[in-house]
Amino acid sequence: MATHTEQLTRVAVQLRGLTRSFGGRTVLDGIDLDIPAGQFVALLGHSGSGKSTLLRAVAGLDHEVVGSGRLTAPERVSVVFQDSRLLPWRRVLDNVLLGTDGEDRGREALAEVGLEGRERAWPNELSGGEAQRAALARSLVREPELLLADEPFGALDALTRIKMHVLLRELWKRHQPSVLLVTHDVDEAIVLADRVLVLEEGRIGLDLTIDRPHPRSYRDPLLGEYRERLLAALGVTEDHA
Ligand SMILES: Nc1ncnc2c1ncn2[C@@H]1O[C@H](COP(=O)(O)OP(=O)(O)OP(=O)(O)O)[C@@H](O)[C@H]1O
Repeated sequence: MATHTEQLTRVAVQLRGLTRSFGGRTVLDGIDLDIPAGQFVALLGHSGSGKSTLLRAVAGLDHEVVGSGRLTAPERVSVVFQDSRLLPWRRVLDNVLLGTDGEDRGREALAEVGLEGRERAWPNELSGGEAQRAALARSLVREPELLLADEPFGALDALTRIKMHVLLRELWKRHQPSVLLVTHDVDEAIVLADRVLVLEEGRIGLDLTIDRPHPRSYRDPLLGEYRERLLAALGVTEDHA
């Protein structure tokens, strides 16, 4: 198995001059971006700046959108959204296994996200946090080379969100996919990601490497400098934040 350092020298996602427009309005305006294999990247930006548009492009979910540019992404990609998108008429394990076989692997993935024993539960019997855990298990079972996550914790309460941060980082460490995490939350970005991008007027306005060891704490004063730079790039002062 390749070491993490070796892996980072391989490029998993490459965008060159990526543009996307809606009704004549350009949302992504010639984005160039390389994401090395195994890197954990967070994408910040104002509401409407095009974060989901970029994620959908990388996921290959935007065939109807007008655009140009070159995009390379791995074959095995999993996407997690703000809502779990579990099928209500299938039990949790069947949701996790959807489109794959290998029941043992499904059970293992559920155990990894702390849902051991809930295999036969129906989705409506799960809490919001549990449903997102199941969604993570469903994404893992495919052993993705790239995990795309669009505000996966946006609908969860603060405590559950912190637990999910720890879980996601553990899962990343074990499986080492490249991650592109779209979030509104500057603290979530700096606690989880090794690199944070800010999308601004259709381009990557800031590309910041977060050089702090994990696990990270929100209260780490050395993260404060990164927070300030990101808030400044987003046009927010600490007082507003
Ligand atoms: N299918 C679509 N049809 C028309 N316009 C769209 C479509 N999808 C996105 N847009 C527009 O593109 C812009 C960027 O949207 P996008 O959802 O990518 O932003 P975002 O940064 O993810 O926003 P948010 O943080 O609010 O989720 C918005 O102005 C949005 O209205």
